[in-house]
This record gives sequence, structure tokens and C-alpha cells, in this order.
Amino acid sequence: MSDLSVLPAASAARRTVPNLLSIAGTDPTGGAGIQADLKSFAAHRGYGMAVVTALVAQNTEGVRDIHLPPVEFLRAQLDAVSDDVAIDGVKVGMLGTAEIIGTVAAWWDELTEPSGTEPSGTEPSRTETPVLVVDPVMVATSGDRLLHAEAESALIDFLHRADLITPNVPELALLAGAEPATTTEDLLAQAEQVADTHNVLVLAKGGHLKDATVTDTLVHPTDDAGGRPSHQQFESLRVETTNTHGTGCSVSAALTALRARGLSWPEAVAQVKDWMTSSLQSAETLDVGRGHGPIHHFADLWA
Ligand SMILES: Nc1ncnc2c1ncn2[C@@H]1O[C@H](COP(=O)(O)OP(=O)(O)O)[C@@H](O)[C@H]1O
Ligand SMILES: Cc1ncc(COP(=O)(O)OP(=O)(O)O)c(N)n1
Repeated sequence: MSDLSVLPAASAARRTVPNLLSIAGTDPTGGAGIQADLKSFAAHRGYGMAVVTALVAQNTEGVRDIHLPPVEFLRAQLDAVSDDVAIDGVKVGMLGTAEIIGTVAAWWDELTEPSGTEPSGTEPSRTETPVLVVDPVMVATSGDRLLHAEAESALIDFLHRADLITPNVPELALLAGAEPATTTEDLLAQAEQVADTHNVLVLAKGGHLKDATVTDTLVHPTDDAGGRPSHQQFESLRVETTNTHGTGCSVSAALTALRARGLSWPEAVAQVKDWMTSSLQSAETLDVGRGHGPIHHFADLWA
């Protein structure tokens, strides 16, 4: 994890439009996964790129089938981007299997660890480690598994690389080894445990709780002196809608974009919460599918 006391403005200080990569699965109906991430990047003024981990035959009603390309091809996609483009931010979503997690981890470690060799002069002009946001995608709202059960420990091992992780209630429970939280206080306690275990900043999302408002909580790990910066809570009204497909994907991509543009994490979360509220409020102006429809990523832009 990057040093939270030195909040880097990322390399977007040089680039007006940050280069943002989604590493995730697909949703051919465009509401979740890579398709949602690209819309979310664009809505937050980033240049979106995408590496596909899994082809998912899904729609607003649920997941029908999953096809996993060979990991050699996944690595080829990752290298094709990073050999050419200076990446400012990476959002990781659906990873699916331990083999895929290992492939992404190896690529990330090679990209970010000093090689010890002199630069050849042909590398893309990246000066800082890209922002890394990990959405620990495990199960879709429809109940379909998007991560093999035996890959959970590999995903847990991956998390310490992230600058921010964005679990929802069931994902946080799984990471904490606890029952799903039913209150914001439970959610906070689990987030503190996970933040400390993985030394990572956690945005615990409260969308699955039953409160009249929705509260997301930003929780820091304890620092070297054993203290913990105070957590920050971001509360918004709960929008009454069934069009919530892809909210988690869209939020994590939006946060990646805003952080790569130089906002602090609390500034980014506050802005993304406002955007999500209006994206949910406008979701019914779209008419997509018979199940849980997508949010309106461009509600404010098109207004
Ligand atoms: N009904 C809602 N009204 C307003 N905001 C919501 C609603 N549902 C979810 N959100 C927001 O959308 C984001 C995703 O939340 P959540 O549902 O907890 O995660 P996931 O989509 O990963 O299951 C969070 O920022 C949360 O605050
Ligand atoms: C390919 C893919 N990735 C992630 C999800 C899960 O999306 P999320 O935003 O967490 O929420 P729901 O769509 O489950 O409400 C997905 N469905 N597909």
C-alpha cells in the first residue's frame, strides 16, 4: 500500500486526462464489469482501457455462463497495455480463479517493483506507481458466484497491494471471517479488522444494510505508532430503485479516476457518493432489461 501521509497527485499532474485500466470481467448488457467501468472512467474524465479476465454471459436478470480465456492470453493483454501506455490508475474487479489472481499479481509486481536495471529508454513515461483500487468481487447481487470458492485465499493475499479496497457487506464479512454486518457499527468493526490485517485503506460500502440512508465508511489501518486516523463516514439518502446492477463496479472505477486526477480519498468518496445518488435517481430514464437495470452513468452530463 502507498504511504497515506504522502498523498501523491499521481502522474496526472503531467497528464490532464489520466490513463485508467480496468482489469475485470464483462457484462454484455453494459451495466456491470468492464463495460460499467469504462463508462464510469469517462464520466469522471479519465481515458478508459480494459483487460478482460472473464467473459460473462449475464444480463440484468443474472449470470448464465462464464468463459475464462487462458491466463497466457490474459498476460498478453496486460503486457500489451503496459508496454505501451503509462498507466495512472488500475481498477481490479472480477478475477474468478486463483490462476487469474496469480497472473495479475505477477504483472502488477513486475510493473511496480524496481527492476534494478537501467531504463532502456523505450518504457512508457510513467513516473509514479499507478493508483490501485481493488473491488473484491465474489458474488453478484443475483447470487451467482463470480469467484471460485477455493480462490478466496488467493484474493485475500492479493489485497495488500491495493491503495484502497471497496468491499460490500457480504464481501467484508468474508474477508473478516464473520457474519454479514447488520449495522453500520458492525461494518466499521469488520472494516477495522480487515484494514489492519492487510494494512490497507478500506471503503466499507453500506448499500446492503436496511437503513433509510446509505453510509459508506472509509477506514484506515493502524499506523506504525499503533494509532489509527479517524474513520470518515459518507451518508446519503437511499434511492428507492431496483436498478442497482453494477453500482459496486461503477463506484470503484470512479474512485480510481478521481484519485488518479489528484483528489484525496475523502474528496473522491464524497464526490462519488453524490454522483452515485444522481446516477441511481436517473436510472429509470433508461429502459434496459427486465431485471435489475443499470445506473445512469451520464445523468449529470446529459441533463
Ligand atoms: N439504494 C441506494 N441508494 C443510494 N446509494 C446506494 C444505494 N445502493 C447502493 N448505493 C451506493 O452504491 C455503492 C455500492 O454499494 P453496495 O450496494 O454496498 O455495493 P455492491 O454494488 O458492490 O454490492 C455505495 O457507494 C453505496 O453507498
Ligand atoms: C463481470 C462482473 N463483475 C462484477 C459484477 C458485480 O457487480 P457489482 O457492481 O458488484 O454489483 P451487482 O451487479 O452484483 O449488483 C458483475 N455482475 N459482473
